[in-house]
Amino acid sequence: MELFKYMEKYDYEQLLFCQDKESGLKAIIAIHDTTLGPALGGTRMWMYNSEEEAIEDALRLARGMTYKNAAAGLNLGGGKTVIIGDPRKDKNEAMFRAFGRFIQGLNGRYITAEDVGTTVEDMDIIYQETDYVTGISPEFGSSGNPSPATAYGVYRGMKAAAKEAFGSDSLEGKVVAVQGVGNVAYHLCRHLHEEGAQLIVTDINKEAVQRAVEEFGAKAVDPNDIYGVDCDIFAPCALGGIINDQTIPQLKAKVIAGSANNQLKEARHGDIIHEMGIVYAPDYVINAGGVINVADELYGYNRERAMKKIEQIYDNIEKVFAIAKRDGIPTYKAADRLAEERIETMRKSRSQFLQNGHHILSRRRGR
Ligand SMILES: NC(=O)C1=CN([C@@H]2O[C@H](COP(=O)(O)OP(=O)(O)OC[C@H]3O[C@@H](n4cnc5c(N)ncnc54)[C@H](O)[C@@H]3O)[C@@H](O)[C@H]2O)C=CC1
Ligand SMILES: CC(C)CC(=O)C(=O)O
Repeated sequence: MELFKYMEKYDYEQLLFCQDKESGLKAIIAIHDTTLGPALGGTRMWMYNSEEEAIEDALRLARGMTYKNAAAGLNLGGGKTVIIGDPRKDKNEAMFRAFGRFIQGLNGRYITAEDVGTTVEDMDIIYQETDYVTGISPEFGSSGNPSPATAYGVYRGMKAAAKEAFGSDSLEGKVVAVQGVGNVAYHLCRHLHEEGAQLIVTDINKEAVQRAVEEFGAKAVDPNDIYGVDCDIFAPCALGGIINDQTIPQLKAKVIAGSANNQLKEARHGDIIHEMGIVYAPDYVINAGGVINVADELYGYNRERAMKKIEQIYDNIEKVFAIAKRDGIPTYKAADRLAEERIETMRKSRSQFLQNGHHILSRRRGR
């Protein structure tokens, strides 16, 4: 990969490589765009097959955070970290302390949180070295694990998508096929079950499936069969890239609404499902509940305020559908337009110099 060419193409600001021999830390921090504020995005720990794959993932996810934060109405830019390693075997305290010091060195340009492979406990260790971390334990007056908040946002966004597709936002009696019943989807299934939806679930983790079957009366299917089941709504909550040439012909759902990041394998897959009349709730708009929740910590965490903002994911999804209709474009493009328009407006309104200007981190400084 020609790094500078790629960074120029998508207008990335910064890419950092952090190495600590003692602890084995190998981290890549990507900062995409800080027009709206400091870059906030989680830290993913994953066993990448190559350094190139890790760099690509960090860059792609960081750009996704710029769009997610902008569309959610947050005063935050987009960034993400990937740590190369096996989260089950390679973690140690010194690693996250070292990582925390690297973040501190960025002096607020990047703020981290959980992502796949990292936990609240990891964030608590990072917090020993820097204030620029969120999703830390409620004992520190913070918001803790973001997954239940993400799930609530997906639930709200799914209702808005159901209204668009079926004329009513009630999910009672609707059949929802859920791919992956991990941290987010477990809570999503609970909301859906409470509203009277029927669940079909799959996961490569048999215990996770069993829990959904026992607690929510879900029907279990094999991982490869989830795309083709008879259902009203498909909720991808495991992996990226699952809307692709192989899976699209199998889909029977009228709505796609789930938590996974980067659901479309390529942009053209968003065009194909649009032409098929499937209502797609764009991933980074519907799954913003977690980041909205952790971002509230920057103001001094208030759960009620955060949940109110997460509820508005319903309205954000409706806004996306309205732009799609206004401009005659698929919803994934409409979401980009929503985010880009906000960033552009803010970029243009920043022409005045303000000494000691006020911004989202002003309150955090004194802690
Ligand atoms: N946790 C959060 O707050 C947020 C999560 N997301 C995204 O939502 C998705 C789920 O996140 P979490 O629930 O936190 O992760 P998780 O790791 O707890 O859950 C994912 C589940 O998917 C299962 N899975 C993996 N491969 C599978 C396959 N081929 N078929 C079926 N199941 C499979 C895993 O066994 C696991 O149970 C991820 O894509 C993540 O990036 C996005 C925004 C926030
Ligand atoms: C708090 C995190 C879940 C933020 C993030 O990295 C994401 O939304 O993907």
